[in-house]
Amino acid sequence: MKLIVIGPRGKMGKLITQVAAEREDMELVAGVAPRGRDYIGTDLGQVAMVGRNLNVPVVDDLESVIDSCDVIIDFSTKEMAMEVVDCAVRHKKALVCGTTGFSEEEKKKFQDAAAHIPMLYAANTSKLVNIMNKLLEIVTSSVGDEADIEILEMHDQWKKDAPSGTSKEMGEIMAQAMGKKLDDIAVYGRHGSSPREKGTIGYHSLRAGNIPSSHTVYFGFMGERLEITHHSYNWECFARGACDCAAYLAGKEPGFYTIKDVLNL
Ligand SMILES: NC(=O)C1=CN([C@@H]2O[C@H](COP(=O)(O)OP(=O)(O)OC[C@H]3O[C@@H](n4cnc5c(N)ncnc54)[C@H](O)[C@@H]3O)[C@@H](O)[C@H]2O)C=CC1
Ligand SMILES: O=C(O)C1=N[C@H](C(=O)O)C[C@H](O)C1
Repeated sequence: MKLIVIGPRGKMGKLITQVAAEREDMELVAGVAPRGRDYIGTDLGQVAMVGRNLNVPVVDDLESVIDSCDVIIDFSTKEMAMEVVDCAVRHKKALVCGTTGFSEEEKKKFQDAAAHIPMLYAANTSKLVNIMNKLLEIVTSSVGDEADIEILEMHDQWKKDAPSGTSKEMGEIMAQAMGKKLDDIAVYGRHGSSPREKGTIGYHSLRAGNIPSSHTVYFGFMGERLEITHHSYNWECFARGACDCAAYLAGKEPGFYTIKDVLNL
């Protein structure tokens, strides 16, 4: 499977390149970085600190290399992700996008792309986070209307979007389990002096140091509470999951796929 990685110098792009480079079922054919970077034209293995040359370049123009790949993995920015999905559709290439922070309108672009290409969007590619999502569905189905549900997510100081893509997905899963729409019940931060409104899902985002990713959902009762938490110690679990998603897409028909398909959940 021939792979292009977008943003191979980024936190995720670098790890994805390193993981792909050690997989026997994957061949890296290029990395794509922003125009003007001093490492454009140099070896992808050096740029992504793989520890050896991969004998393929980092370029600044996806269009010039896209025909050499089967699948693109994109963990970059929401602006670049929009360019990547357009290019993937033009060239009929499979795409895994793990970038977060999109508006509903932007997300629809991925659904539309799925009519033309195998398209997998995953706000979180960790196996355990996706198992946590199943637990959230079970708990919310039975006590969602009784519990005060609050989500606390923690990430590094550099993260561009808040709340995290994962916490938005968790909220959507829980709202759906209660037969509601997240937009109608989400409360972002909690300010002022009014009491908590029953039936809402509270969102809290903390940014500090180099925390990779933590998500806790609290189900508050009177006299007791349930907490379901996932912590990642680094970003490797996401990179391994991203490569599993790409491997899953190889040879698939056009359509919209999720990590639940990959993990059989
Ligand atoms: N789905 C998941 O499991 C995960 C998703 N993410 C998401 O992935 C995204 C990236 O996160 P990080 O790697 O931490 O960010 P980062 O800032 O370290 O890396 C972003 C990369 O995108 C590149 N980029 C930006 N514009 C570009 C352009 N026009 N052309 C080519 N490359 C371009 C940058 O040069 C950089 O290398 C974020 O949206 C984050 O939330 C992060 C971790 C896990
Ligand atoms: O930016 C990150 O680091 C992460 N982003 C994703 C998100 O927004 O949920 C996934 C994970 O939490 C790491």
